Amino acid sequence: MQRLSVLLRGSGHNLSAFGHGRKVIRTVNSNDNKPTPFSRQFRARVAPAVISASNQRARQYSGLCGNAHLKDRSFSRPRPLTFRTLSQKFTPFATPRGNSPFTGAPSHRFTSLLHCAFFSCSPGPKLYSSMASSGKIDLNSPTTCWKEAKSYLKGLNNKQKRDHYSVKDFIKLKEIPVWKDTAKKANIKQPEEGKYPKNKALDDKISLFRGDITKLEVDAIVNAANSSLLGGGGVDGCIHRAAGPLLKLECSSLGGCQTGLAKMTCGYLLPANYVIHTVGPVVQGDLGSAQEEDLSNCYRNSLLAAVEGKIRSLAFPCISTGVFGYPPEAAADMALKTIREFLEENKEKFDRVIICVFLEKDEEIYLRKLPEYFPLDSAFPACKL
Ligand SMILES: NC(=O)c1ccc[n+]([C@H]2O[C@H](COP(=O)([O-])OP(=O)(O)OC[C@H]3O[C@@H](n4cnc5c(N)ncnc54)[C@H](O)[C@@H]3O)[C@@H](O)[C@H]2O)c1
Repeated sequence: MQRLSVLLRGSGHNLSAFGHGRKVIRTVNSNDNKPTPFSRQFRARVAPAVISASNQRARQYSGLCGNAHLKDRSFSRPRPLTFRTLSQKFTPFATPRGNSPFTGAPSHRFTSLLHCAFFSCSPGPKLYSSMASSGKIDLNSPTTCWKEAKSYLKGLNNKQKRDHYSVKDFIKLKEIPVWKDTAKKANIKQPEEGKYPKNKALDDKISLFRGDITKLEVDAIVNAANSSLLGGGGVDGCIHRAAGPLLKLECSSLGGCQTGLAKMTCGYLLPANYVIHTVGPVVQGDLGSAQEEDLSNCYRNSLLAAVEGKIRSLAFPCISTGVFGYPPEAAADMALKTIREFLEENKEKFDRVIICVFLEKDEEIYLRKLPEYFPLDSAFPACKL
C-alpha cells in the first residue's frame, strides 16, 4: 500500500491518500486518520487511476498548482514536492461553503494535477493547453520542466502556439517561394548540362531563402551545432536565443552529438516546432574526403530524423561554412547532391526542404548551383555556366 500525503498549507489540512495495485483506495485526514469531510468527492475526482505498488516517483511540478505540499512517504525519507502557487486566481478547491474549508469540491484541475503527481505521468496536453492559455507554464523560465513544456506545446493549435513565439515577425511557409518561382524572378539561366535530370515532382519541394532561420514557421529547422549541443555562436547561438532556455535543458539531456549525426528537440519559443541539431565537420587546410562524407551525413541524417519525426517542412542553414571553415562552394555542392538524392527516394515524405542562406555570397552560390541539381523547365533560357 502506498501512501501519499497532501498538505494543503494555510488550511492546516493534511490529507493522506492510500493506494495500491492501481487505485486510490481512500483519503483521510493525516492528523487523525479519519476520512476527510470531502474525501468522497476527492477520491471520486482524483481520476480512478493507478498508484503503482512500486516506489512510484512523483515528479517535481514547479508552478503547477496552488499551495499544496505533496510528500511521498514511500521514499525512505519524505521527499517534499512543493507546488508553487500558480497564481492568486487559481485555488485548488472551489470556494468553501460553510465553516469547513473543505465543503467545496476540489477543482478538477487540481485533482487531475494531483493525479499526475501521484502517478508521475505528465498531464495530457489538453490540460497544459488550458493552463497554457491562462499563461500557467512559463516557457521562458529555466525552472520549468522541459518535458512538461514539450507536452503542453504539443497540445496547442497554431493560434495558441503563435502567442508564444519569441519572434513576432515570423515567416509562414506559404510566404517562402519554391525554387522555380525564385529562379524566374532572378532570371536564372538553365545550364545546358545539369548534374541531374529534370524531375517535375521535385519542382515544388525545394526553396532557397535568404534570411534568419529562426523566423521560419516550418516543422523543423536544422541547427549547425557543436558536439556539446549546449549552444555557442553563429546560427547555433541565434537558435538557442530565440528558442529560450528550455532548448538547452533538453539538449543537455541528449549527451552531446557526434559529427555527422543529428538529434531532434522541441523548438519551444521558435516558430519552428522542432530543431534538428547536427554537427558539421571542421575544415582546416585542404578539404578531405572524410569531411565531405561527414557533411553529407549531416544533411542525410537530418533528413532521416525529419522523416522519423514526420516533419514535412524543413530548413537547413549552410552547415559548417562559418566557424567550422568548410569552403562554401564545396559545401553547397555536397548539400544539394545529398538533398537531391534523398528527395528522389522520399519525395512523398516532404512538402518543402528550404536552403536558408544568411550571407549574400551564399545566396549567389546557390542561385548558380541549384539549376544543376534541380533543373528548371526547358522554358528557362539555357546558358553555359
Ligand atoms: N564562440 C562560439 O562558440 C561560436 C562562435 C560562432 C559559431 N559557433 C557555432 O559554430 C560552430 C558550428 O560552425 P558552423 O560553421 O557549422 O556554424 P556557423 O558558424 O553558425 O555558420 C553556419 C552558417 O550559418 C549562417 N548563419 C548564421 N546565423 C544565421 C541565422 N540566424 N539564420 C541562418 N543562417 C545563419 C552563417 O552565415 C553560416 O553561413 C558551433 O560551435 C556553433 O556554436 C560557435
